[in-house]
Amino acid sequence: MTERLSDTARDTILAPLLANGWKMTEGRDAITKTFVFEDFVEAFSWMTRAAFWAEKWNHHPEWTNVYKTVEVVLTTHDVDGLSSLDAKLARKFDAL
Ligand SMILES: C[C@H](O)[C@H](O)[C@H]1CNC2=NC(N)=NC(=O)C2=N1
Repeated sequence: MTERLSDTARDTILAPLLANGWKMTEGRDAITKTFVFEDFVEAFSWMTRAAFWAEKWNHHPEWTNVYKTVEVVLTTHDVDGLSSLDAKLARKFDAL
């Protein structure tokens, strides 16, 4: 069963993400990052790769795409907050 990240877990698990462009989302227990690509096709190609990982891990982003920019919000709806799944998907998104 997925659980919300504990305070101590947050320090260790979120720190590297926050150092790599992720930010805490205003008003939500979530993390947000804006990815900017060369053009729309690059952005959408990345979203397609990201979508396959989200589906494989059954953990899905909240995201918006405008032209070459993709804004991603990660949170775990089942626990109404951040879980290790969000950190895992964020690390994967950063590596794509
Ligand atoms: C039924 C399905 O397994 C659940 O709704 C999964 C799907 N993807 C999910 N994605 C996210 N971000 N949070 C969830 O709690 C979640 N739950």
